[in-house]
Amino acid sequence: MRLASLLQSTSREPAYGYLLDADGDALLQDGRVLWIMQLQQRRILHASIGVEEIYGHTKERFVADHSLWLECIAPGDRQQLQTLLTTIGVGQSHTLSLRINRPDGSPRWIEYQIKCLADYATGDMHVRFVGTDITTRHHLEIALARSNRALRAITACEDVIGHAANESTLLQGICDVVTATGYQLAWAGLIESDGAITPIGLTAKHQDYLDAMKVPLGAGGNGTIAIATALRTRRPAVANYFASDMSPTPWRLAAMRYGFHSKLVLPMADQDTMLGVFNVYASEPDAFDAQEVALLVSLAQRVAMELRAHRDRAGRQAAEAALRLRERAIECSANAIIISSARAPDFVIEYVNPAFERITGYSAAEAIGKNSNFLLGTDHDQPGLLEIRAALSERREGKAVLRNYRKDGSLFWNDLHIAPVTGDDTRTTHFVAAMSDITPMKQYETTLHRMANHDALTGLPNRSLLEDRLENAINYSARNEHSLWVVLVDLDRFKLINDTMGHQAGDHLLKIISDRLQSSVRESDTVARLGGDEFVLVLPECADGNASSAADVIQRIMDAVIQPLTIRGNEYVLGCSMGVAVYPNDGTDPATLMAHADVAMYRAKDNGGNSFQFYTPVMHDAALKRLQLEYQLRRAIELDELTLHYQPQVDLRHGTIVGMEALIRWNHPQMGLITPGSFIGMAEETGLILPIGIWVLRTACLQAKKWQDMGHDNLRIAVNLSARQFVQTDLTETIADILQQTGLPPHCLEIELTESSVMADIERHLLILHAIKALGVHLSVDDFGTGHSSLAYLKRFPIDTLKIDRSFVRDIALHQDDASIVATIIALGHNLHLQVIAEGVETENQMAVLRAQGCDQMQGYYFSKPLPAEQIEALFLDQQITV
Ligand SMILES: Nc1nc2c(ncn2[C@@H]2O[C@H](COP(=O)(O)O[C@H]3[C@@H](O)[C@H](n4cnc5c(=O)[nH]c(N)nc54)O[C@@H]3COP(=O)(O)O)[C@@H](O)[C@H]2O)c(=O)[nH]1
Repeated sequence: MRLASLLQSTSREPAYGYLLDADGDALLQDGRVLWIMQLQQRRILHASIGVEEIYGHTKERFVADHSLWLECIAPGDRQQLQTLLTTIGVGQSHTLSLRINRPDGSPRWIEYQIKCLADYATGDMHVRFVGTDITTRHHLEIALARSNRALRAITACEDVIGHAANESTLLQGICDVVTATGYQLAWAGLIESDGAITPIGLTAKHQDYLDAMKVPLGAGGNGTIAIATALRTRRPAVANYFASDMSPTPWRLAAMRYGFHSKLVLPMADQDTMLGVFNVYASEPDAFDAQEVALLVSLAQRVAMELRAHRDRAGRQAAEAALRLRERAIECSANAIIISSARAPDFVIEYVNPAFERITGYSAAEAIGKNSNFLLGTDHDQPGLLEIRAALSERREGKAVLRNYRKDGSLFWNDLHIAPVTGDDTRTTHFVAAMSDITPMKQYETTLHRMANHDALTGLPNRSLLEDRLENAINYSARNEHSLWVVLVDLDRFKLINDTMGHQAGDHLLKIISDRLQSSVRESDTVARLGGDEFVLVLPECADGNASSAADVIQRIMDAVIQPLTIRGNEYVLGCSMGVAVYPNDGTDPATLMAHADVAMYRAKDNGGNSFQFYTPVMHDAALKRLQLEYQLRRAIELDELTLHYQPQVDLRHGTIVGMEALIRWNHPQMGLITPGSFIGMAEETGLILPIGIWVLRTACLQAKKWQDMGHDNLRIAVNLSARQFVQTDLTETIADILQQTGLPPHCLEIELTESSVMADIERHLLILHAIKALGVHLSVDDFGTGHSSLAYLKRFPIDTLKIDRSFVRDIALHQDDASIVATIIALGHNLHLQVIAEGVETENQMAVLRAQGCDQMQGYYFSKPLPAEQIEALFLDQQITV
């Protein structure tokens, strides 16, 4: 139909023939609409019937309602039409695509051919709109654009995938590329082990969007609904209309702020695992159609595959790194590592680490291919080996400490730990052995053990090891029906030397004696030190049953001990007392044998020392008595059982008593008066001599002062001092205190010291002697002639008196030798300007000889026996002393 006739047939309006130009016939093909507007007034003059089809309004209403033509156009498109109408000139044509809003809400896209013509008759300008519905084409174009956008993204991502170094750069690159190829934003979220989603790919400008996302993305949360849906269904989730979503969630509000209107959440998963989500945002609502979604799904799958590949690669690299680390650890380990085949019986070594080479001295080449028992050398009889062999055959872990030998043959202690290594099929293919060289620890253990069981000074077994050895020896003797000798050795006069010469000298002496004892017995015999100067020998009967051999040993020991020894240039002769107890006669257990040997030893000592005694039951009683006596002596001071007797010392020239020697006695309640020879030795051994010595000193000074007060002016009192007292540190102070307390003038006290105790440690004793001498006290050397005096030193001693031992006096009138010795001592004393006193004078002849030799003073039974103080007073009164 021609346009003119169409206009006439469809409208009752006046004809607008001038609007029908050459192309007019083409204007009203099917599906088109035509309307004519009076331009100046924007009034519709005419509309074709198609208005109803396209706009959804009747053409009458379209013409009658002057604003309807504009309202039908989507608000967003109106302005461009208005602009065009303002600028269009007569004869001009334009094409414009506009979106139409229909009353039913469905949008249509209309392409308008707009032409402006003039009615020269009226001067009006008319605009002719011929619209074609291009809705379908429009949709196709949009879909195509979206597909193109997705395809561009996919293509660009391939490049990223090909070059990404790791997961992070992969995802960041993908997101950047997707954002650059037409989407508003892309970010990926990876699922962590705790379920949290870590976003990757957000740029700094989207940071607050990320912050808004944090709450829904948190661990254990559901994420956004779309994310939660995608994760749950493993399918893409689309949110196409943010604007119409009325939920006030922070992320939605942030999205709106950024101009995001739609989003697509794509799960990224491999076959087994959900790896994360890939999120794509578009600025337009309803942005994602099925085709684009399908394309982006393929992109997400491709990314997921690449993620998996990265993870596999990273896993492999981590595994390789861990393996390398373990290899390095084995190589660098301080412990030796051996890997050997589990194939019995050889268990050949396949690998050794450098520490093995270092510890054993064998190179890897020398060890590989061998059984590791080559480290045992010939030492195959070791308890730990049983455990290792059992562990190997039972295919289990095992450990033991073994003696191994280095290449140079030296021993090292190997703390070995073996463990089976299983292959993929769980069968044991290898054993790995870790070896620690614990030799220093073992040596330390040995030292500790040695220290615990040996005497530090001599290196001999101590009491604890002795008990062990004795126990074993008894068991051995019992099994073989042999006898066994337990010999207790105590050195005579050791305490004297130790006290007077100092502990260093004493230690030196003990070492010499211990060597001598050891070299006197068989190597299999035990020589132990109990402490002090006490040694014990355990002598099992010889296999040949020759009992006399033990007696020979005892004699050998005595001979060895008594050999002279030199300490600090002085020669000494030291005897020993030995007690022997024999298994089984004298006891069948260590304690009894030791106790009986001890009893026998004391008997030997009581007999004067330097001898040995076999135990007899009678001795036991004596020993008990001795113990009892020791106990009683401890209490004797408190019970006031000690007393002093006094023996006069007579001046030969004037025939007067010039002094008294104080001599201790023990007034025992049952045993009567006991002389010092029976208890002074015990007092010295037990240390009781110290309190006893102080008591003697004080009592003697008091008595002397008393006699002086009775008129015996200048009477001197002589007090014996044992070697033990002499070295007590506060001796000088003690003497000074007693003199001060008793009021006795110092020159009236004479301290008697034995020659041997003074001579023992000359330099030290010189100091003590000078200190005592400085108090004004007299010093006397007792028993002179029996010890080993050095005349040179004697000259240096601040002594006043030499006391000739009574053994020389005894035969002075009978033997010329003794007379000569005494004459020499007297001459010596006088040359040194010393007084000389002779003790033990019993006869007139003795007195006469001594007087003839010029001896100054005498003491002895000839004048008086030692007497209690009361009787001495009678002696004073009677003047009974005959000179
Ligand atoms: N540390 C202390 N030792 C003391 C003390 N009192 C005594 N002793 C020491 O005991 C030794 C023995 O003393 P004692 O049994 O008293 O014998 C003395 C005299 O009784 C005895 N003596 C005196 N004259 C004669 C005699 O003519 N013949 C003879 N056979 N014996 C006689 O000699 C002893 C005195 O000797 P000495 O001391 O060497 O002058 C005694 O040797 C003291 O070492 C004490 O308190 N502390």
